[in-house]
Amino acid sequence: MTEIDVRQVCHPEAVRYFDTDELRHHFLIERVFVPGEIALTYSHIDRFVLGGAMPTTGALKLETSKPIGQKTFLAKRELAAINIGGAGRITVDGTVYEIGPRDSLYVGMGADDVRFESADAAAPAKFYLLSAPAHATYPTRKVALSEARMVPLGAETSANKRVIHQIIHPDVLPTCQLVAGMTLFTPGSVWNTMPCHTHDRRSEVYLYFDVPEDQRVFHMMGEPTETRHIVVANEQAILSPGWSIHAGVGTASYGFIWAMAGDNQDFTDMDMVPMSELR
Ligand SMILES: O=C(O)C(=O)C[C@H](O)C(=O)CO
Ligand SMILES: [Zn+2]
Repeated sequence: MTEIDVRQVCHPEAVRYFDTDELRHHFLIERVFVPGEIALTYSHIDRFVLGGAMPTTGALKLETSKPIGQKTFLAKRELAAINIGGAGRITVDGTVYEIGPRDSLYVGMGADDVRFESADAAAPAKFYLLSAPAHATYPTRKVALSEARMVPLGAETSANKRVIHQIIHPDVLPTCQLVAGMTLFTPGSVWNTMPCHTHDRRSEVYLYFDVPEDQRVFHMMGEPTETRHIVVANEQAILSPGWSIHAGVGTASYGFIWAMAGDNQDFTDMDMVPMSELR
């Protein structure tokens, strides 16, 4: 069985009193990619499971675990795997999908045997895994980054010029709950998701990647009038409940993967927070 770290939900009124360690304990996932392992976190916020599969010499099989409560991991779940490492492959019930750097694979509910491999153990694939409860089986499909719906946003003058690549999105392929993508910046731009927003209908998770070793991202969270920050290193993830803003600024360039689950898949259903309301 795969070991899964379980995170419980926190009430926003309690979070107002959290110190740095408590914020990190509840909302930061420090170990996403572990060489030769599948490392997963189960968040009770929307029952999101996220983590990494980083195969080295052999294949890694996605196993069920007690929190999943089913005989197989995907019996009642869907999965997206987004590769931020070297070339690899994912085998789903005997069908092989070659998943290059920045390619993604959506795996529909009910897939039984899912295995992850790297093409070269010296340059391993890093499959970022995202899973949410599902109610229907949609076809398993590879999505290249070039097939994503692209949304340019921001400006160099506000240091937030970026392109949102909507990879797992209703306009690209059908899924039950999952919506996910990758946001990439123009050199010199370091602010994501500012002006910021909340969306109580969906929760969100962020994975920061390509952060240089000696640099950090200051991730902003909390209620709009009670903001807090968490200092995030490369390849660490953040849980963002529906009531929380989620934005960040890097001390250097970086990329990030965002993913959502909840009551709708409408990316534009956001409650924008006017700058004047932020505290
Ligand atoms: O840079 C951004 O802005 C984002 O990528 C925002 C996320 O996609 C998001 O928060 C979607 O709700
Ligand atoms: Zn959002």
